[in-house]
Amino acid sequence: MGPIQTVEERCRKCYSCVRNCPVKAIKVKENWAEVIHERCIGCGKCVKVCAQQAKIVTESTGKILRMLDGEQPVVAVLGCSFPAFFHDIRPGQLVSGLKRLGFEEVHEGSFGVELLVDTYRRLIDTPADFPRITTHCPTIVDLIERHYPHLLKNLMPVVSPMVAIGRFIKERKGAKTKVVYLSSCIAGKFEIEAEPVADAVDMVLTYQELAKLFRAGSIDLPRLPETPFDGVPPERGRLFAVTGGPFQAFGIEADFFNPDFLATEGQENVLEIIRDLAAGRITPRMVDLRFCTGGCVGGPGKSNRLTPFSKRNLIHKYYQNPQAPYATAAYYQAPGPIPRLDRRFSNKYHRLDTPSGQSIRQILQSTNKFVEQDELNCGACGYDTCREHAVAVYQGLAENDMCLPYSLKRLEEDHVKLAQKYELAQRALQQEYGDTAIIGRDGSTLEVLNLITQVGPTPTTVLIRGESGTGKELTARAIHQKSQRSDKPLVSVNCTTLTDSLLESELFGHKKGAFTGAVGDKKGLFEAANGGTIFLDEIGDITPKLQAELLRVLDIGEIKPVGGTTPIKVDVRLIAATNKNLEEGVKEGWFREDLFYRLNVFTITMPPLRNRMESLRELVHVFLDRASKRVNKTLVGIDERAIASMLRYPWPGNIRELQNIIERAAVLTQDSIIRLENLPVVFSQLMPESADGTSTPADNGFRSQREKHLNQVEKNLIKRYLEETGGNVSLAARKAGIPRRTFYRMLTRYDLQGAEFRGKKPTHPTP
Ligand SMILES: Nc1ncnc2c1ncn2[C@@H]1O[C@H](COP(=O)(O)OP(=O)(O)OP(=O)(O)O)[C@@H](O)[C@H]1O
Repeated sequence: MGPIQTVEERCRKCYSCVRNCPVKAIKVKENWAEVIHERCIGCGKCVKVCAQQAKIVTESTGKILRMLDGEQPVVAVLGCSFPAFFHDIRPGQLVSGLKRLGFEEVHEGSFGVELLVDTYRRLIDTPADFPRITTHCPTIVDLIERHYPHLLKNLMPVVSPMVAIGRFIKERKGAKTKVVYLSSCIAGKFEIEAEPVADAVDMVLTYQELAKLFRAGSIDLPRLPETPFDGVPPERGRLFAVTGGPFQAFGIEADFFNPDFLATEGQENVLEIIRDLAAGRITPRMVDLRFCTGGCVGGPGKSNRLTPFSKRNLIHKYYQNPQAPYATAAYYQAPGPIPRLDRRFSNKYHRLDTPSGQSIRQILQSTNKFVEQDELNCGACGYDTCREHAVAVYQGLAENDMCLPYSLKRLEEDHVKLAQKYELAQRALQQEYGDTAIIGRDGSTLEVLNLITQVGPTPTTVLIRGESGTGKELTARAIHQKSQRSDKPLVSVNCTTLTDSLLESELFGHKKGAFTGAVGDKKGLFEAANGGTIFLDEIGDITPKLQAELLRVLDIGEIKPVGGTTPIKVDVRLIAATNKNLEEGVKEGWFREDLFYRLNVFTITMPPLRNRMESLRELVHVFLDRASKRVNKTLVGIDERAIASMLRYPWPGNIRELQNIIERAAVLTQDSIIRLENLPVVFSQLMPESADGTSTPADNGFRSQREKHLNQVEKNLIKRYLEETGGNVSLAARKAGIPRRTFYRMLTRYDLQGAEFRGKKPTHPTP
């Protein structure tokens, strides 16, 4: 685990970390962008730029408190940049604060610089045929070890001042002493883990973490008295934190005209110099590099509003007038051995596969980039060019979706697809349930309509009873539409179509692992209907266990998912329907009495069709119209004999059966009229012999009147089609949706000829 972590749930995939990471050490996953530790150089850019604070530095505050509580003495070393970060208090007050936290001694890290002076001087004076790169900035060391390994030999084989002072303290005070380095530098946390220097410093804390410790311990630094430092007072080492500081400290005379010594800082300058060095374009003797803008004072570990220039100023001031009291312990004053200061570096380069031109092309094409002009190089993905992004996709660091123009295009396409699907679903729904009007003017239908109007707007539970096909579901829909919940969902469940256990999980949902196959949490239909209405059809068929659960919902408005322990509040109106005799169920024990009474608050009983025959004609005509649309035929009427037979039929399947029979007849009829022959045979059998032609004179008179009337309607219609098509019989038949041969038969029957209509204007358009 590296020092920079991602708080996954905070990451919003804005790619700002990808964009700002100088070494592209960020991998974008499906839901968040994470740091690839093998590539990370600890510069902290991602931490700084993440507006969501999804990138954080691994906290060591808990660990330090445990260390301070331990047996071993713990020594604090303040990094050379501290005067730029704790400028509003005196150094001695900072020492007091640290001692209050429990540190036994406090040192200035700049003394570590001075420990290195001789080694540096020796190396500088030793001729080398390659430029030397200073190694005190851990980010620079990581950059070269992990990304420019061919420059490894250029790294000066010397430890950093932090390691030098760490070893010095341990040597003088005792090997068991714990050394904690306090700094603005996140990469220091990386450095102390590196095997060649792992013995020197036990922990690195950022100034930000330190500030947190002071806050947690209610240590108010400005109110504290001053306490002297315990280490050795440094001199020019105090300039080390700013650009050029190391040259001052090591006595190197670098000036503008001397190309032998170069010093620079900041990501861009550093990367440019490294590339120049790698390409051999410049050959100085020594290069001092610091990754952060302004040098160590630009480190990311503590935010404050000062610019690198004002921080530099604070370092200068402190150097000129330190005002830092010192009470150096005797064991640091005595001459003693200088700690080991040499260091080796290793190749940590993590090679990523390089894609072929063909692979890059394929990836570009998969994000709609077929020609060069398609490569917008907009940078929204975090990579400067589309090709760099394609390479990252190949290497598994990035995803196609990161491309903004591509994602927008996909969204647009998805939007169109969804809109089409929505429209289709709407149409299907309309066909299935579109006609919610309750047809009928007979006394019992009017009574049902009246009850719907009364109960609709109330929250009352409704029980709808009646035979199958009498319109129980239609009534439930009408109640929902009349309620204040009409803009919320109406969820219909047929309780007989699912097994008991499935029905339970369907209604109340389930928790992951509740049963085999429950691979994740699933919401139930009660939750889906929250705020709206649930219609439980065939409620008489549910098991006693479900009856008990249902009672609980009705009583306390809570459901419990299968396998769950926490109840969930729901606000759902219940409408139930049954064609069973629930009273009998109560008596026989298969239906709970308490549930029966909870359901039976307001009951609507649907009359069977045989008891509302006055409405049959109306129903027939409405269903004829609907069937016309569904089967795409123009149907103008129904033969009176067919109606007469229907009036004699008992309709066991009720209105649903009537609807189906009309639709079937609409399919079967050869012309625009439904006749007795188009109905199932049982209807012909219901007609008395005389009805087929030899009926009573009264009947006969009525029937022939009606037949005449219908024939006249049919003839007029045919004439209109012919007028519209200028006498073109084939076209007229097509417009009428009638087979040509049938149309011709009709012409003969009505003694009409296409030629009569040539050149005639239509009087009325056909319906
Ligand atoms: N009064 C009516 N007016 C118009 N259509 C009706 C009427 N009654 C029923 N229907 C239609 O008849 C069909 C059956 O109605 P519905 O499904 O509501 O009956 P049901 O009593 O719930 O049947 P089941 O008990 O079998 O579930 C539906 O297509 C419905 O639109």
